[in-house]
Amino acid sequence: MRKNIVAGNWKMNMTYQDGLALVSEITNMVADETLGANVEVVIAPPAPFLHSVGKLLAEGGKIHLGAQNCHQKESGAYTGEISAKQLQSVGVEYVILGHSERRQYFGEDDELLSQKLKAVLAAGLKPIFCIGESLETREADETFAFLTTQLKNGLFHLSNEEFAQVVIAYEPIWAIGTGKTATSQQAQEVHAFIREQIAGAYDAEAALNTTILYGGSANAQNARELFSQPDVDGGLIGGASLKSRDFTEIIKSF
Ligand SMILES: O=C[C@H](O)COP(=O)(O)O
Repeated sequence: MRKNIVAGNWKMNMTYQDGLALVSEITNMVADETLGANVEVVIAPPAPFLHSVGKLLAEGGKIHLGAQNCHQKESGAYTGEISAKQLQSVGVEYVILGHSERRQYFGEDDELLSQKLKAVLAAGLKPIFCIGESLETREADETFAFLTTQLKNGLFHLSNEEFAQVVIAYEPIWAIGTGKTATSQQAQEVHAFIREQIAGAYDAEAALNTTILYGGSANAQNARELFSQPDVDGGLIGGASLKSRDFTEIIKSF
């Protein structure tokens, strides 16, 4: 049975001090809650905070540590970069890959992302692989063709065993950080489509077992409606993961 996941992607926000305070608030709030059945919570802070945040999360025991990126090589002369093995060594379990911001601002393409995916999986980590169309693509009525290509080039080269470790995040670019959320019907339509594509590329069981998250201006007000859709298995949360009360409300939305 697939997991429900709420993952907070802090992006390049917070100082170290503010970040640790936020994690303490969230762990305290979550400690008092009985999380919904089969719900996993992930926090992906900026890389310099990973070790300390991981220690705090380990004390609470309910929230898992995620990273926002990693390099495709195992080690070597790559100044400023961080390998999957290094992430694993500080307690990281999930790595966000293919985020539209990395595709757009850092030129990450399918070829590079496939190398990063392999590196993450080889280190025993779970990728949260992001896909999503621009407003232009949606308005041209090319969303499904675009997503099919992203899935095929980005993910479907993985073996069945590798693919079983992957979480997919559908993030329509036009909804990221804009306050413009996809309607629950739009999200459901795309998530069901993604599941169909997985069934075609692998099999029905793989499709049923894959967690597919929605991302893009999800918040404490709309999470319940989004998560109630049959093919929406949680969220990749940006802005609203920076406020303890909002993030906790989202976690409780299942
Ligand atoms: O990784 C998170 C997504 O890009 C969503 O960001 P947002 O919730 O601020 O729109």
